[in-house]
Amino acid sequence: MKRETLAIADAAVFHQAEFESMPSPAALRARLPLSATAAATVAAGRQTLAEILTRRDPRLLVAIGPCSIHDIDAGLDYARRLQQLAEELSDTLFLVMRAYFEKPRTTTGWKGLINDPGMDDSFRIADGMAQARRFLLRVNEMGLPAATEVLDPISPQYLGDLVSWAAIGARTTESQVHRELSSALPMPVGFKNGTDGGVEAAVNAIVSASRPHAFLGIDAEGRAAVVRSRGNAYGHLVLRGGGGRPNYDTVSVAMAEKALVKAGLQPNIVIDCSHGNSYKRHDMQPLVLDDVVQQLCRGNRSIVGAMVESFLEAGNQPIPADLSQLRYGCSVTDACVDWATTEDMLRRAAAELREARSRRQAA
Ligand SMILES: O=C[C@H](O)[C@H](O)COP(=O)(O)O
Ligand SMILES: C=C(OP(=O)(O)O)C(=O)O
Repeated sequence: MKRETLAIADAAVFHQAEFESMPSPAALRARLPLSATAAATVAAGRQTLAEILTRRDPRLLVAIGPCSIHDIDAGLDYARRLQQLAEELSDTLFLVMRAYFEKPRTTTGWKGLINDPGMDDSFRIADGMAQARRFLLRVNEMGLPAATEVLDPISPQYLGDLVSWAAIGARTTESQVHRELSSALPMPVGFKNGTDGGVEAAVNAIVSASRPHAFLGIDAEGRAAVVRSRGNAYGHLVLRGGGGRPNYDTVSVAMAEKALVKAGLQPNIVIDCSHGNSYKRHDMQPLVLDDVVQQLCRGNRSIVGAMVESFLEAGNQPIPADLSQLRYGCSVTDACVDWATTEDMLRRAAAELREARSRRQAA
């Protein structure tokens, strides 16, 4: 492969990069305004999550949905089903839909709906951002709160008002930029353990994000700005496995709990049933959730939530050159459990938690 020589004497700030203007966050928010119904869902979602994290709400948070949103219609089809299931199980589970538009890649690959909504390397980012905002509005208007990964430090200005729960991913938990950003975010933020399975970076991230920071960002008009944050009081740990082994077992959870307490933090843990905890095998996710529920029924107090990668169809598919060949409702990133399995695993979890609660009340 012929490599282009970097013109090191070039006085330009970026090497032969092209720039394309984005509409400002304020302009996009004016075009797709936060409706009163969506605002109420977001406010109630964040409030419930704060109550779960402070044990005033005994329910289990479940952040569940596709690994990534690539097809708006299929995503909304999923959201409608999930909203009904959320209502049905609302006595024990608090369901928040994964609406992930930004994918961190190990090396390369499709980076999500915002980056490349056409899935054809046309990188129409302004369009992707608008599609993501429209999708979040629709989901929240159904009364279903949304969860997303915050990857790009600029995106929250465009979408943050529609998100109830945010994740900082395994690949960015150690990044100062993401810690600073989280310190300014208005929703609870889950920090994933690193891809090597270590929890230390995530624990440090929660501490860092809980403090005020001054950092560079953009304002609502899209101008570069110094952001002065107050700190996020609702940071918590997401155990997702890694380094070739899961970490949802009782010993790993107890060790993580100790690490949080030692750092002066609330022992709040969400178990990601996918990724390293399922060896990236979607069919293992129900087993992980069953195990988590058993730990809760036996009296665990540090697990406050679970995450599941789920879509309409099981598994995943490569992105074909001819997009008409895409299978409807099937992930184009990590493999997901299908809808029937989703209903089954969540109903089973809710039933077990209900039973354990009755046993406790009777004792
Ligand atoms: O959740 C999604 C993936 O695990 C993450 O984006 C990394 O994907 P990759 O290893 O296929 O790049
Ligand atoms: C990318 C994700 O997870 P992780 O950061 O744990 O790999 C994800 O949840 O989509």
